[in-house]
Amino acid sequence: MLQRSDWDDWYDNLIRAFGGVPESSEERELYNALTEYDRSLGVWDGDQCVATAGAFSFRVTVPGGACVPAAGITMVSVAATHRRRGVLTAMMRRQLDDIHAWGEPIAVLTASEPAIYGRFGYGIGTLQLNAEIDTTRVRLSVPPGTDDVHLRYAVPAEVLDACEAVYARLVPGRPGLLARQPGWERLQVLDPESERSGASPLQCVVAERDGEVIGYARFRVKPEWGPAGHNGAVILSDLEGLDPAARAALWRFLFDIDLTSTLRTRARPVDEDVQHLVSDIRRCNLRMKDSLHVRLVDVGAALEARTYQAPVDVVFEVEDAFCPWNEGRWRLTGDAKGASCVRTGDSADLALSVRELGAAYLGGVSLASLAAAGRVRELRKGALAEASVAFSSAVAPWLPHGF
Ligand SMILES: CC(=O)SCCNC(=O)CCNC(=O)[C@H](O)C(C)(C)COP(=O)(O)OP(=O)(O)OC[C@H]1O[C@@H](n2cnc3c(N)ncnc32)[C@H](O)[C@@H]1OP(=O)(O)O
Repeated sequence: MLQRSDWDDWYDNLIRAFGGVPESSEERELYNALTEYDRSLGVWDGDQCVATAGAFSFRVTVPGGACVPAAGITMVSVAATHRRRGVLTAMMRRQLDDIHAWGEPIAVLTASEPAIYGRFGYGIGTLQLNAEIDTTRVRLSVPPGTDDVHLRYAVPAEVLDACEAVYARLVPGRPGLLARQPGWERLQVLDPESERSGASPLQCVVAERDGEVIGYARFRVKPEWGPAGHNGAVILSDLEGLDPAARAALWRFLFDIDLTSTLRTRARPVDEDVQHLVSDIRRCNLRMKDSLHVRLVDVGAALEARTYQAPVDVVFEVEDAFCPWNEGRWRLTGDAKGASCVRTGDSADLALSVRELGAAYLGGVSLASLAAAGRVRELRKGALAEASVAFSSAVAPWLPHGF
């Protein structure tokens, strides 16, 4: 457990492991306030902190809409003087034992490097889209009702509660979203000069209908002038809307800001609706990246916590060398209403490691594609298709931010 009096040394180790550039005092204070001391680990060599790790107490939406307790692994660092001696491995051991004892069925994280966490049983469960849209060439066709949405500029901090209420309404509808506890919304409007790279302070436009906020976009504008005139960029920070018209009105606004020719978006869902509104998707320069890494800490409880797109009755043979309490055969029976997942002595239908189960858990990575890569073995004909369809999610899992 981390002591409050040790937090500065602890956090300094983390900052140094990420290059040593200090954060703004506002950001540092916010992370201090968000640190859960009784869920944080530190390693000291003498009086020097040499390693850190935390586990936020999140709730994450899973397919079916339940908001499941999840440990949000964060602030992981090992001092460069102490790297590659097994310190991270020791912290992961302690952390997964703790999370198991706390009864939280899953752990999630966003990784600084995707190669780190697979060995500890984390699978890549959500992907995100980044785009660089040429708004001089790409046109938008918007759905009916878009013109009825009223847009207005607002000071980001002044409309934070209204924006957060929009986000909160979206949480049950998309696997991967976090039910943000009070305080977390402030992360979205931190606006340190160091992160602007020559762009404006954070700007915010809210979408309203009948006086009610139904969406918002937060963004920066980076002006640029060349010999042929303006070449500015709009850099989207986040955008949410309660319905297609609200979202389309915000996208149209971002496309049309004068003196800009590019819209850069990052960390958007892979099924982003704007892909279906653009005239030329090629000029959107889409790129995919890993986002949320998911670890089933308790296979039975995790698989019971979500629902399934189609009826399923399969026996998994699970391999989990790092958390052996998960190893062995589990029978999953379920449908769109609920599920049961219990130990069984029956023969297995599908064999896979806990990492693949984590990847497939939120419904964004198909078991069939993992099988095609040789990561899942089908032992009963038909079981793969059955489980693959059942695990899928109609809405792509997504998390709009790191932590
Ligand atoms: C959720 C988050 O907070 S993500 C943030 C992670 N932190 C960072 O990226 C900050 C900079 N890096 C660091 O602090 C450290 O290098 C860490 C935390 C990534 C690794 O810590 P270490 O104590 O060196 O790891 P440890 O010695 O336990 O390594 C365990 C295994 O993982 C491997 N490994 C560790 N880091 C990496 C990496 N970045 N890429 C690939 N493999 C890695 C090691 O080679 C080792 O493999 P082996 O068991 O086959 O020998």
